[in-house]
Amino acid sequence: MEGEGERQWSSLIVPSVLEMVKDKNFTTVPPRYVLSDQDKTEILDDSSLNSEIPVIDMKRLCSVSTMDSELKKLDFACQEWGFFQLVKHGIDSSLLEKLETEVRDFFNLPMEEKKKKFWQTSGEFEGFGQVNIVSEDQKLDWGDMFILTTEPIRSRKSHLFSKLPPSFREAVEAYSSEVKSIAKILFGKMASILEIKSGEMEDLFEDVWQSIKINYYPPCPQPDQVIGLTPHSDAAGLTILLQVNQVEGLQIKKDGKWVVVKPLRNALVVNVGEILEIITNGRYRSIEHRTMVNIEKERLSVAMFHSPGKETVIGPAKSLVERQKQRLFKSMSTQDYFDAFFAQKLNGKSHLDLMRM
Ligand SMILES: O=C(O)CCC(=O)C(=O)O
Ligand SMILES: [Fe+2]
Repeated sequence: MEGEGERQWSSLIVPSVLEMVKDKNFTTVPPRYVLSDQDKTEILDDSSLNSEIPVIDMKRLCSVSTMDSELKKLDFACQEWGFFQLVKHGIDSSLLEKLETEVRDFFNLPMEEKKKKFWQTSGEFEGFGQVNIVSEDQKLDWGDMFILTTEPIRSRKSHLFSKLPPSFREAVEAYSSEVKSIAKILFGKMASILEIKSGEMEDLFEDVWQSIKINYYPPCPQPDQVIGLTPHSDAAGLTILLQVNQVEGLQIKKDGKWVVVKPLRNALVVNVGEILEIITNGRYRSIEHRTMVNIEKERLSVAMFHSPGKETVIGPAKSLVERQKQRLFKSMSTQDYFDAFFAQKLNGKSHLDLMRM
């Protein structure tokens, strides 16, 4: 039976920002979205570093088996940046265009229909809404999101999946399947660089849990008062993100400074999540990131998270620990890790501390 025995991660139900800004007279951001003065002082970004965010060519990465420069670049990116842009990944630009149209149309469905078919209900994690909202006085982010588990197929919520507009569903299924293959290749390359036994990495991600999170950040009349997405690091193994409509907004923290990840046409932004940091015993790092919003443009992004199956036990790869002679993280199931992650509000990288020895 669907969802049997599965714990749910509930979040408090919040209003739709997209709905709020549809009101033509909307000019002032409600207090619940206004950042504290302390958070506002953190707003400054540094543009000098953005051209240095590594760009990896997937075609080159796949055409070599030895420690070629592209593999070295991948290793450097995962160690020093925790982020890179992936080009020549093989996903057809027509699919990316279709995804953009479908996502926009889906978010612009009449509110009544969204509420009836897809809005989170109390105690539910998937659907339209927010995550990590744990108290009524918590500040809210300037955006709406839609979350769906795509893999394993047995874990799909059929009450959501079956109601998706067919063309949206088609685009999501085609895109998620392509992205899953890319993630698999990247996990394999990382294992080979770090000399983690390939079977070990494969076993961890054999029952891969993939979910999609679509972020829609409407324009904001007072963009310097709010944040699109609170600083956090992803709990997942690997996140593959598409900056759907090429609007700037994603920033990552590098050496204490916020650096913009400039959208590159058709590139995928890949980042190491906390679970991969754990598996690689700290060699690869999950990096804090956030999103800013815009006064005139909406911004859309599609994040796809890839983690071990919920029952899989995560911990540093044995072959790495043996060589490094030091184990930095404990082991626990993916499910337990996410239970703890979603029980708190987003707060930088603090959550990973749970797993430290
Ligand atoms: O919207 C973005 O560019 C980033 C989204 C993100 O970090 C997330 O959904 O975890
Ligand atoms: Fe993220």
